[in-house]
Formats: sequence, structure tokens, C-alpha cells
Amino acid sequence: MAVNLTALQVMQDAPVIPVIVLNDVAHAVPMARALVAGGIRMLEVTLRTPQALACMEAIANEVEGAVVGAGTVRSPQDAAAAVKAGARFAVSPGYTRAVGQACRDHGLSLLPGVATGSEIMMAQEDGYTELKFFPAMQAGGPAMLKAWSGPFFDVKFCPTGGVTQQNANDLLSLPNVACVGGSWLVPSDALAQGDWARIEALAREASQLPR
Ligand SMILES: O=C(O)C(=O)C[C@H](O)[C@H](O)COP(=O)(O)O
Repeated sequence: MAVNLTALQVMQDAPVIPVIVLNDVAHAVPMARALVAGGIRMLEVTLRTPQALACMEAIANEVEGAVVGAGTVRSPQDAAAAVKAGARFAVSPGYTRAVGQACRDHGLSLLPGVATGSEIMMAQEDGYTELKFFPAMQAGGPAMLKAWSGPFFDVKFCPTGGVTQQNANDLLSLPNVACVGGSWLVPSDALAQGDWARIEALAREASQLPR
């Protein structure tokens, strides 16, 4: 059994957590190797496709240096399936007590998604202090994070949603941002073309973002 990771360790490993959508199990291992070669090890594979669990399993078993996590965790069942597939952390687009409890029961670090003060307070009540701000750019971006830094001075965020290599700095420079998340590191056309070099280059560029 792998040693448990904390949510803070997941956030601090690199400036960006890639949000990955995979439709083909054959893409999983070469894609993950490309990200790791580019300096990105924490890999969020979203549970948005029927192949996602098999992809996580392949990465967990075959890619040295990769730490696979599950994205789009929306239920206790999702959390259980993710653990079984080898996920070492979970990310959810929103927060429910049931998802929080299931992740705790499985020893799975969770970055719960929040977009309002009430959601932050509910996650904090349940002991979560490292949170995903989703959808970040659509829901207020850097200005929202600056406003939250007053009352929620003890929370660290991973803004995700509408983040790009170009705007990531505006977020990473904020003291309450530990990292950002985004899908731009793994474009669907690069996957379809098997363009692993492009994914590696995007990862390298992202891993060098200052914070
Ligand atoms: O699937 C999930 O669990 C999500 O919460 C959504 C993703 O984090 C965003 O869709 C990523 O946003 P983009 O980087 O703008 O593509």
C-alpha cells in the first residue's frame, strides 16, 4: 500500500495539476510518461469517460514517478472506484459531506471544489483547508481569491477552470494560491495524434511557471 499523500503535498509538487480526459487506454501510459518527463508528476485523470478507471490503473502500474489522482469525483462510489484503480488523491468539482467522508474512509486526499463562501465554510467544518476553486476564471478569478484571502486567511486554493499558460501567473502570484489546475497540458488533438513530444513540451513550460 502506497504511503498516503496530503492534499498540500499534491498541490505543492508542481505549479500545475493537469486535468486529463482520456478516451483510449492506449494513450494513458505514453501521455503520463510525457508529463513526468516534462516535470509534472501529479496527474488528475477525470472520471468523465468509461475508460478513465482503466487508464488510472495503467498509469499507476506502469509509469514510474507518476502519482495518479481521480478528477470529477462526485460520489462515494466514485471515490471507492478511484482507490481501487490506484488513485492516490481525488479532486471534486463541488463538495458534499458524503464525498468528504468517503475519501477520509479510504485514506484518499481530497481537493474539494468550492465556488462560494458557504461552500468553503462547509469544507472547512469537515477539516478541509486545501480547496479547488472551480470554475475559477468564470466565478471571479484573481479578484475573488483576493477577496477570500481576508475571511479565509487559512485556506489554500487550486484555481481550476479557464486557466491557461498565459493567465496562470495572475493566480500563482497570489499568496493563497498553492497551484493551479488545467486541461491545456493535454490537448485532445495531441492525444489523437500521439504527439507525446508536444505534451512533454507543454508540461515543461507549465512546470517552470514561477510561484
Ligand atoms: O472534471 C472535473 O472534475 C472538473 O472539475 C472540471 C475541470 O477541472 C475543468 O473542466 C478544467 O477546466 P479547463 O482547464 O478550463 O478545461
